Amino acid sequence: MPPIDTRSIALIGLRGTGKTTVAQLLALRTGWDWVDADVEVELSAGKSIAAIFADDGEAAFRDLEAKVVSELCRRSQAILALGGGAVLRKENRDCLAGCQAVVWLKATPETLAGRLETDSTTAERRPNLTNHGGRTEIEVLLDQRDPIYRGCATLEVDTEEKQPAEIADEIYVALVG
Ligand SMILES: Nc1ncnc2c1ncn2[C@@H]1O[C@H](COP(=O)(O)OP(=O)(O)OP(=O)(O)O)[C@@H](O)[C@H]1O
Ligand SMILES: O=C(O)C1=C[C@@H](O)[C@@H](O)[C@H](O)C1
Ligand SMILES: [Mg+2]
Repeated sequence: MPPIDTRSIALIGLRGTGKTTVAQLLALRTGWDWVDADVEVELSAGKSIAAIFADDGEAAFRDLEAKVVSELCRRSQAILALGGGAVLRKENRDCLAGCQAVVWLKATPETLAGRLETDSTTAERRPNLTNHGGRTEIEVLLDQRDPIYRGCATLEVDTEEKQPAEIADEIYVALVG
């Protein structure tokens, strides 16, 4: 059964927490569409996120991302998989506040590093954001972003040792019943 509240549901969290993966499964569960902010940014730029960072820099990527977030947050009946840093700008957080729910997916740095290492989209979509890379970068970002994710989230979901389908079910039950 689709949710009664037709406002979209947004997924936030660090790289590798499973936003893209879980969004697709939650879309199946709700019968809603799903959309990925990173894909939309790449379509708008006509190149990969790695190429945007390399050619134009991170600030240019964040400008494109803000346009996409603003458009996506105007949609109803959609599951929104956001980029890991989409919560950094206040304008994006203000847009997110209009969603039915903002679901924060969480996992330990060790788990995230393992998932990202083996994911085929990492080279194209996940350029380094600090001078560290790897697990150290994840720990640095977690420190910086934890309070920001917490401030935006209306629901927190631990993804550790859970299959993506279980996580989608957990979110569905928490939000729809
Ligand atoms: N609960 C899980 N258990 C095991 N592997 C998972 C889980 N969730 C996602 N993964 C795997 O981790 C990798 C990253 O997942 P995904 O792309 O969905 O993360 P993301 O949060 O969208 O990352 P990004 O912020 O970079 O877009 C994928 O290979 C995916 O299959
Ligand atoms: O955590 C981040 O800042 C990012 C996460 C990815 O989803 C992409 O949006 C991009 O690689 C930046
Ligand atoms: Mg993603």
